Amino acid sequence: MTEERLSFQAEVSRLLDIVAHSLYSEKEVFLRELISNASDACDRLRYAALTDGALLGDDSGFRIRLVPDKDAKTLTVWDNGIGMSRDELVENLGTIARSGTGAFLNSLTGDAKKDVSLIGQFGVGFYSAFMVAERVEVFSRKAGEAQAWKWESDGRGSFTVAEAADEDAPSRGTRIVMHLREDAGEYLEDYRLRQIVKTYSDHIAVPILLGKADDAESVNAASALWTRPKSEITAEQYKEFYHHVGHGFDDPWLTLHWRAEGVIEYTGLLYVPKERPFDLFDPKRRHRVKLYVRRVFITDEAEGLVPSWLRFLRGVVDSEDLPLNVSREMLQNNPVLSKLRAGIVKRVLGDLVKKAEDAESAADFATFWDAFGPVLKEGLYEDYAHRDDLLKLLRVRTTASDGALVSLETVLGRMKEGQEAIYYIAGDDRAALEKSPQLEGYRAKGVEVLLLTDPVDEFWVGSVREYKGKAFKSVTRGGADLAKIQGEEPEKKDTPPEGELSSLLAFCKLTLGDQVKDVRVSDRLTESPVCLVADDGDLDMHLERLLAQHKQLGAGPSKRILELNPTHPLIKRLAATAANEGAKPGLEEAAWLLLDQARIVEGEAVSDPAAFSRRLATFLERGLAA
Ligand SMILES: Nc1ncnc2c1ncn2[C@@H]1O[C@H](COP(=O)(O)OP(=O)(O)OP(=O)(O)O)[C@@H](O)[C@H]1O
Repeated sequence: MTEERLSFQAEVSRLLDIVAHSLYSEKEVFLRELISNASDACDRLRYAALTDGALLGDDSGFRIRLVPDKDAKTLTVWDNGIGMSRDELVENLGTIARSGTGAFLNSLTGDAKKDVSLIGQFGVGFYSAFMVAERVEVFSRKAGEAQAWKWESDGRGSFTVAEAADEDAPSRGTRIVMHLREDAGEYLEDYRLRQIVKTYSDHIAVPILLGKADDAESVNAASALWTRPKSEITAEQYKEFYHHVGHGFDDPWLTLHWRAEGVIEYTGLLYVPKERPFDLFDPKRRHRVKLYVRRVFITDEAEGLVPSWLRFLRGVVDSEDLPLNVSREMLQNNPVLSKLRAGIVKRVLGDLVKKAEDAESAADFATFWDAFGPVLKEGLYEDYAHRDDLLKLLRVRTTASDGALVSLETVLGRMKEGQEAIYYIAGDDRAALEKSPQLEGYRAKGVEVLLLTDPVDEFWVGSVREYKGKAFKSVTRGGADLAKIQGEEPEKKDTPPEGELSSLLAFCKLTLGDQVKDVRVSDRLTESPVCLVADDGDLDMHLERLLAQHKQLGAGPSKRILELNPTHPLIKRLAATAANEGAKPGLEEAAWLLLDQARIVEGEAVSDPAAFSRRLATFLERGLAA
């Protein structure tokens, strides 16, 4: 087959453009990326060879070699791992398959400085070679295949693939030759390469050799980091391993390294990242923890090893009990795997609870919660067994917390006498929620209300139902129960006589007909004239909107209750009119306007915009004329 020229996927071209032109201050990380890929390639072959020993041939010792050539001004990174076929070269080195890429590219601003830091978080893997090289050649021979392939590119829009001459390609694995740029000469120096390997890749379990010689010494420690005693691992090494294993470029927020002995034996080295990974909300909700069996990498897709509500964890679990030849399929419903999972969850939750209960680190815990709280909340309704611990971790913003996150315990401690429920309001945006008319009465009485703005909130409150005997209750559903609560007493305002109010209620009910479930007097409003609430047995309004957005609402939307504020001057006037003059066209229009107004405040569409606009115009005109 002759040489073929192919274009990079548009996203790759964009990335390469930024990579090549950015003033990346730490260009040296390209080597970490390539070594990381090389070590993954060795891991993958080691796993494949468990079932097909022939793949290793007579070369079973894995290694990575760095070969600088000062004359040719090239640096070569070579591994005898799994290698890539032609199609894999095209696919892996021409596209970006990872989910979250779209989100990442959209978040690029075009401002080089900001983008570099974003790229730092995202990681560009193989493509980082173009930070130091003006041309890159990749020679690869897949384990078990005879034909080797050559991929080549200058990183400007396209690449070529062709069959490689036998003598150019490794007998197995991948050889990456970087033709270094003028200003990248430092990467030809042995001391510099040693220094970079020590800094970033010491934890790599495969030996990294410098130079071509067969007896070259390995530059790194070449033992799996998690097998070393904790006392011998520096904070830097833990951090670098996190970068390798988690593909994260932030620093870990929490590092957990433990060895379990007893019913099952395993080692865990897990990290909680500081920042949200780009694919955290990918619908597949997959975790990324790598499963090893006695130092052999098995998979990073062991379903059930980590619950999806802990999918932000990164790291390694190395089991002593699973059989080495365990296939990925055999892992499903494997009892050892369930025990591993139980052990992991217990350990991680235990440490998180400790962090949560340490008053001194409240601000630190809040940054964690802001990043991963929405994911942990999924556990509240998915995993009954861990609900109590998760509730200890739960942090919320409330009408009384001034933007800070507080625990349910704090909220409980601030409840008023006679308050039987923990009140909440759910919506998309905190600022908008704080202006909700339904909150007015609670605010006036000094009753704290949770402001829930994550889409998952409605689901966990709905399934957890109560905390220490106090039910969660939405302020936009059912009665307000404010009369029973001994709070700060708001000043009493006049209300119209009972008869006038009932006339208005009856009139509104008659006029609005089946557009509302009921019209009633409100005790939750103090400022606004009207609001909508859901009836006790119906879905809360925000939840219903959420379900409708996701086309999950079986039946049509339920009807609302329109509540009128008897202390509002407008309602008083309307009540007097209804009692004294009975039905008149102006009053009918007013009833419709009240309903539309309540819908607008709720963020909902008015049912008949043309009629709304006509009524409003009539009213304004009348108002001006008066
Ligand atoms: N030395 C190698 N041997 C075999 N396959 C490789 C090698 N280097 C890269 N690959 C393949 O190319 C793919 C893309 O590599 P790349 O470094 O761009 O991304 P990644 O490793 O998936 O993620 P990250 O950007 O976080 O490193 C890898 O997933 C792997 O399949």
